[in-house]
Amino acid sequence: MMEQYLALKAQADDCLLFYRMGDFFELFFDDAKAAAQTLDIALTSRGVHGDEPIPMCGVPVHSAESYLARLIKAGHRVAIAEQVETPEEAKVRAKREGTPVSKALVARDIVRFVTAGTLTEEALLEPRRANILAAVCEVRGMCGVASIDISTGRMELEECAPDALSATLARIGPSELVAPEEWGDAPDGAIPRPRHDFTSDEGQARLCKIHGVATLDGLGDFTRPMLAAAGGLVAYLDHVGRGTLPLLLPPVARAGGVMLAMDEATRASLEILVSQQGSRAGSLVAAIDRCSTGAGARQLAADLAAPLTDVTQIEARLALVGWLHRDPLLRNDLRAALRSLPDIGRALGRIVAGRGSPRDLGQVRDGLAEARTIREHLAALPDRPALLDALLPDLAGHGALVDLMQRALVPAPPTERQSGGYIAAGYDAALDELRQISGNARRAIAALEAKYRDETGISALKIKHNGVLGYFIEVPARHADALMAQDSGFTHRQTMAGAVRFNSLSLHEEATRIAEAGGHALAAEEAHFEDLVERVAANRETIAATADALARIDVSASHAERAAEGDWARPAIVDDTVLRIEGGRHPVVEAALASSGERFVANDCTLTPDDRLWLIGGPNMGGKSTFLRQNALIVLLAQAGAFVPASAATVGICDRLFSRVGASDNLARGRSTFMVEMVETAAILAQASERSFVILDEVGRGTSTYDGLALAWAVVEAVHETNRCRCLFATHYHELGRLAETCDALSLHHVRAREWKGDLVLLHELAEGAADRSYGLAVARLAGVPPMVVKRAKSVLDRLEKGRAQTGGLAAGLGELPLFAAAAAEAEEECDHLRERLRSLDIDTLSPREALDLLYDLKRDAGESEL
Ligand SMILES: Nc1ncnc2c1ncn2[C@@H]1O[C@H](COP(=O)(O)OP(=O)(O)OP(=O)(O)O)[C@@H](O)[C@H]1O
Repeated sequence: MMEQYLALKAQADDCLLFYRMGDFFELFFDDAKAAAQTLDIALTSRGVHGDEPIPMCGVPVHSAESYLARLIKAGHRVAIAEQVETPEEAKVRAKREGTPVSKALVARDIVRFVTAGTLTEEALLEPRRANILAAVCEVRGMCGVASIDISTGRMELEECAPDALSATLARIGPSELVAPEEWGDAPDGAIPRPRHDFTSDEGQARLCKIHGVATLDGLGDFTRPMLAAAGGLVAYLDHVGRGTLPLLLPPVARAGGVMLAMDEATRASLEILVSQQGSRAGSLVAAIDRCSTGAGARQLAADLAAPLTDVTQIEARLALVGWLHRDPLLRNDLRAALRSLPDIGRALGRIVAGRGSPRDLGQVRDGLAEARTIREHLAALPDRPALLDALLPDLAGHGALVDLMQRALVPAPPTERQSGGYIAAGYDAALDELRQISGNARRAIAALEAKYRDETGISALKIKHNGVLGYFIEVPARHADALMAQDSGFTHRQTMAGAVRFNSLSLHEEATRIAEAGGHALAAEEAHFEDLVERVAANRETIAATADALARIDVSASHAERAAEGDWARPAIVDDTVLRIEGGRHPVVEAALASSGERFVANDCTLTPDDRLWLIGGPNMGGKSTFLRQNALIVLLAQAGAFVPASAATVGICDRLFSRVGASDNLARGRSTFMVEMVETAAILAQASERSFVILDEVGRGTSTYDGLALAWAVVEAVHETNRCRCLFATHYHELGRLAETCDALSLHHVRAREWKGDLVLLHELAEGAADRSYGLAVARLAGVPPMVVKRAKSVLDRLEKGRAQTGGLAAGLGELPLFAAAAAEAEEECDHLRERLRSLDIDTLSPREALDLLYDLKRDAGESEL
């Protein structure tokens, strides 16, 4: 047996091997140690290997799913080795092969790899979160990205420049990622897969085969990098499913530029789908999710991860939200109807993957039937928005399939299909007859029991059933003698401690009838099951479209509900570079304050081409970060097609959103707080366009005062002069206020505070003008810093301020600073000098040695002019 185990383990060396032994999956060696630790189950041993006992642990097959879920969550991959023949078949094989029958070992094989990105089981998935598997590769300087939620079969292909790969992956958020082996630029944590899987020819051929088409042209415009990534993805799915592919819907090509671009740092700092603590609680999605279904919640998360940039599409979504917002009764009815919907998309995923149960078929039936009812209800209403009219046809069209499934299946089919009982009476006359036979036989057995009691006079006589003996007659031991008699008509089968068991001819006959009819009935049900599975699978694309349409309607109803709850407004979407928000609020902070009975102070924000950069000062804890984020979130929500937490909002479409709020170390990548801050700032300066919206919080805080101020100063100037984007910049450097003198589209603002009877009162209210002071010491006192320390700080501060008054302060020397534009011109001049030198070169006259010297010289020259 160990030999067989080790051979299987060799095929799955990066996985824990679940080795099927009867009713258990057993794990051995290091797998057993790792699993026992993660699952907190007993570690024992079985046999020896060499001279050492073999560590072992096991989990029961019937509850394996919950154990699998915990192992996958802990980061393990699991290979499932099942018995692929019965003990009888093993004996026949042994006889044929001439090996001892008594030692015949049942053949086993790995039937599936269970990995984080390839789950379909309901118990292993979170209902409100998509579970994405992605494949990436690089083809001639461009990265291809293929992603799929295999629980629903939605597949997307896209391409991006290598430097945009991490932002793309941050948007997709895969729980498992594969990439070609030996690829130097493979993202962290990617699982290496054979290089030859990632070729565009391979990808194209696989997709054509799966979708039964000769060319992919009809499905979309796919580039070579996209197809290569698709090849890697499908090959991996083939590998983990051991040749059985899950549900794969036709891939959708995601075109660049149609989404609001956000990098990884922005997503993390805005806490869109997960909070900084890593949980859904405290995130934007958790604060606004009022979806009635898991599929709706998954669509909502996808929308927030990829807001739109097309005014028409956004308006279409907003029109549907607005329609549902206006009519609370309709919204209530619709949400109640949606709440009763099963997760059709995931049930379909399991059915097509060959892991479906009768319950999954029942879910598809009920979901499609409910979709039809919802359609009828909505289609009868007047003034329907265009998006709804576009979705309604997807909700119908399954009439015949639903009718068939309603006739075929019992109202609540079971999750197990081994014991049958899921095909409804009246669907198949032959099956009904088989059931009648076994029903009659059961009744006959009950009658036999009464008859035998009568005949023997033993009132404690019972006819029972178990898996080993089948049906038998049982009497207490003290009455056994009567039945033991030769001519009693009973034959002895088993003697227990207090009872003795018998058989009889009539019982045997009835039991055989039940077994035969039962076996045939099961086979008949199984055939119907396969037939229904096939019919559902044949309609996979239209069923998936129904699921998608329902999810979109659910998301719209959720936005409408959330807006009604919080008095949110429909944003006006315009094509200019403005952002006008009246009475804006932060949805997460507002909810947190509300739960402790506090009120959130709403604030306005007005950015226009003439006043596009706001410098915001004010005390710590005054609400600067909150203000910055709430405006970024309002932009994001508006472009996702949602109402926004404000009394009114006009949002000029943004192409990119950048957020650099608060500093955090990224020690895992070996970067200090300041380094992270600078890397992110560099990305903003390089990428922000006039159409972007940027929030920057305390840039320069992570280094010495002088360096920090100098950097913050230069960054503000660059954003103002070069990027020219809309920007909110929070800072504690009062000195930056002087920039208002030279930057004409920059204005000064502050969050208000007052000191009252020695205590600091934070008003969280935004006002125009520069902040008067920082109140740092007052905040420190509020935070419980010992009075002694605060007192000492106060005397240090007095000295510093006296010094500042005498010397003109930190920014004293900035009076003569040339304007940013002049500095830029100076740099340009230096470039001109280099350009001039290059232009005057006669390359053909240079010897290799001279050329090399010249290169060094030019490099030196360029280096000097940089600093
Ligand atoms: N508009 C508001 N209305 C009510 N409370 C608010 C508001 N804005 C912020 N707060 C409260 O103040 C706290 C601190 O806010 P925030 O972190 O935005 O301050 P900050 O000015 O950025 O502080 P620091 O300069 O220390 O980073 C929040 O956690 C919240 O409880």
